[in-house]
Amino acid sequence: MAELEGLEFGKSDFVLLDEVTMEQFMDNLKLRFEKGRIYTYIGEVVVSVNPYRQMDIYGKDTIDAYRGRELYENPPHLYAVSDAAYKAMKRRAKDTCIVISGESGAGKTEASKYIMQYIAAITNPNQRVEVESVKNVLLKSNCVLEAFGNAKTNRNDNSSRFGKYMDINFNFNGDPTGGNINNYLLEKSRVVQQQDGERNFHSFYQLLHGGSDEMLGSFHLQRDPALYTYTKEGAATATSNNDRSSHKAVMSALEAIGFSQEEITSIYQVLAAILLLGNVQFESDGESVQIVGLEAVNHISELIASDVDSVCKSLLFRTVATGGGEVIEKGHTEQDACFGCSAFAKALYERLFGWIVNRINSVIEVKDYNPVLHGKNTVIGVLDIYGFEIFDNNSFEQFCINYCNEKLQQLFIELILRQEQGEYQREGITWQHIDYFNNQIIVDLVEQPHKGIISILDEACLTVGKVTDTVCLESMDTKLAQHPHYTSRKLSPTDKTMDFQKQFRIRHYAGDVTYSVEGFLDKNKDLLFQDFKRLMYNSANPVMKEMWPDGQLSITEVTKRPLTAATLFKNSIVALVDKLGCKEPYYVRCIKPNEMKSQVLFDDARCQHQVAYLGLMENVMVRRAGFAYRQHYARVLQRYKMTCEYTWPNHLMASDREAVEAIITQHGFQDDVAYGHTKLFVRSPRSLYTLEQERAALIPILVLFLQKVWRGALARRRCRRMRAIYAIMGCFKRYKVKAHFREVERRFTNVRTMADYGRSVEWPTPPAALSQFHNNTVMLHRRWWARQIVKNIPPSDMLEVRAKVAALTALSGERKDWGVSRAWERDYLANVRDCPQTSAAFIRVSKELRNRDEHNQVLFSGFLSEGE
Ligand SMILES: Nc1ncnc2c1ncn2[C@@H]1O[C@H](COP(=O)(O)OP(=O)(O)OP(=O)(O)O)[C@@H](O)[C@H]1O
Repeated sequence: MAELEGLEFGKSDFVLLDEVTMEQFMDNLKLRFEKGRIYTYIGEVVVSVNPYRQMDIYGKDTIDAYRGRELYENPPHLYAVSDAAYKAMKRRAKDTCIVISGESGAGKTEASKYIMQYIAAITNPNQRVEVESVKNVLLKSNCVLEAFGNAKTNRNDNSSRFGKYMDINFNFNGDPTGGNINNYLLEKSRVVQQQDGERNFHSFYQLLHGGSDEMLGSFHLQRDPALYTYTKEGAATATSNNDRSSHKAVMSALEAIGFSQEEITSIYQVLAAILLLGNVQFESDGESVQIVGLEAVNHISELIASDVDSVCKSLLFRTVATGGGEVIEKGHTEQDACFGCSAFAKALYERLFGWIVNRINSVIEVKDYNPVLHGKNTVIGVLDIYGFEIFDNNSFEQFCINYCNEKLQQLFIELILRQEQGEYQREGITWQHIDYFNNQIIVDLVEQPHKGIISILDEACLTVGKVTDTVCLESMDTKLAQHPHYTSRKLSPTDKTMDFQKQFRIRHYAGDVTYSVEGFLDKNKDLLFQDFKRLMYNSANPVMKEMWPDGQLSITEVTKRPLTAATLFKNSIVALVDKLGCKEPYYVRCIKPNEMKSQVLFDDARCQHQVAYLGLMENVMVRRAGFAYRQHYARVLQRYKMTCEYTWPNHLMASDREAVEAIITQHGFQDDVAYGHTKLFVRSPRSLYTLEQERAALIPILVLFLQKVWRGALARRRCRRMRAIYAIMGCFKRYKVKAHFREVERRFTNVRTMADYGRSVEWPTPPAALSQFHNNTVMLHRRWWARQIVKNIPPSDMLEVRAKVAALTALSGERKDWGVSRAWERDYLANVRDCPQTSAAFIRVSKELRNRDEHNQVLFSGFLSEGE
């Protein structure tokens, strides 16, 4: 928390910039980064710059400071948006989502972890076991998913190689009841091939470095990653210490989540099988293909609980159905065998990852939720997904990732505008439409049926015969020649930055990306011979069998072509966008300050590029073009009351809105604001800034003043309190109620006005004092005290007291509050009626009360008729 305290630097909200220019934006971002203020708002959007160092801003004291607070009350922080999302979900029963975006290494995963931690910390203060277990699994799942889905890349040592969307379900109390994780496009090509300097997924190195000798022995593995084709690239950069400790953490997380020992062993057996598959080699004698040495295959068959023959057969042959329905086995060429083997390794890993996610989901899914009993089930979604990727060599994966970002960017603009528009409508404010770049045209370029790039790719994949990547590119060139966001060397012959017949370029929202078409078709087809699926389905290991349900189909039953990778991805992203679209969104936009992972370097050009493609300038403009600031009247008043030269006693203020109008008029901002039904809307940030400046200037004076006033008030309160307690005690003494000073103090610490209580127990005489007595109902709200007093009051006083109680009961009309039953009430009246000392004045009051309502009529009529 220490790092958040003290002065703010620059503008904590970009909306407050004097002018929205890239220069001012960057200056502010840089200044704040340099001063350790890594978070800045654009309205309710958090812009976060990766500090590349541990900061003291995530501790328990910070969580406490942000819990239940409004955005503007504290310096910008992830916790503030998390709290806003949580509050909206809890108070308004609205599903919300927090979308975290930014490029690789910008800090998305760290942000998502802090958000999860915050939500876990602020929920369930009563520590219910089932809620704790859901939170525990959600937090532990991070560690497991990181091990299996993250890898060291050249940009980030712990890069998530999949998109993650996590839904956390809450009951009406705001306690987490379960959750669900969706994973998107795991970069499975990494299993078999990594770029120079990069590693395979962490899980492989963790197993090799951290697995016990016994475990590795039973899996027929050596400890050195350099011995395996799939891990040798990263072997040199492996950090064995980290891997060892991470392996331990993952094992215990798996156990804590609820994976059985058999399941954990199976997971690592699959990993071992993949490593060994990488070492399988093929040779051809011109006629047929053989496996070189059978040792690895023997071990693989043992690990996947299958027989050696079946494994060899799947690696060397594929079953095909002829036109006549006959099934034959066709031998692979050496190239096909290598292709099949790596496709199998990739698929094994992908299925394993998917199975782990499903297994976690099965533990945290919301069980036995009855909406009638438990109220509405609400959700907070957290999306941590890859940002735009623009590399030197962009392939199919980058194409999918960038398409995903186009979709999310569209949603961002649409939702932010929609939200604004919705608010203006609700508040009765006239809204002026703002033009913004609508990237639907790029989304269509990719996903439009029959015309889009995905359709063209799919068509090429379906075509019988040898359609190459180049043929596919030609087809795109023909069909998309007129599209303003598509080009290639053939379409722009003068552009020497693209290779002829190899590359095409899309003018994305975030910038131009040149894709190399090589490998597009294979990656899109994502072909895996059915033989591998059957092999795994027939495994004697039930866990592995469960990962391959589609293996039960025989070759003749597989009639439908599986959907292509791009289409599957498109469908999942469309579903994701639909899911996000119906939630109230909160955004975290992450920025990577430099490529060196330095905590001090702010690379202006890199940052500016990110600011541009994340659409942050547009975001500020949209926010400012309408009204830069909006807030409920009560809150505006609370914050800026001190800047107004008039002071009103509270009871003279007709409404918060009128008071706010007075403040605005005094400052001369009346032309710069609009008054909604419940909120004040300020158009220019300058007005807001002026108010803020004035407030900031007044605060030191106010602090001194308040200190003085506060000390005086405290002393007076203490004095009143003491007097009240002594008054109560005096009264008790009179009525022989035994009470100790501390006991009285303890019992009445929550009584708002002790002095009132003190006065009330002086029992002023009716009827003049009745109204005052009525106001001082504190004591009698407590049945116990009422009874105690009544029990101990001497008979002579008793009747008077009872009469008052009865009259007051009727007067208040809130019998329940008095904590006495109707029978008790009647009893009082009977006592009063029979009492010769009942005063005439009291009878007069009772008569008045009788005429008030039906209840009083019944209550008083009998008693009065006899008393009169
Ligand atoms: N708030 C933070 N405080 C301290 N260090 C951070 C913070 N955010 C990020 N980092 C550092 O930056 C590294 C990269 O962050 P992170 O893995 O979250 O990036 P990412 O955007 O998720 O990247 P990718 O898309 O590759 O997964 C982290 O391993 C951590 O060292």
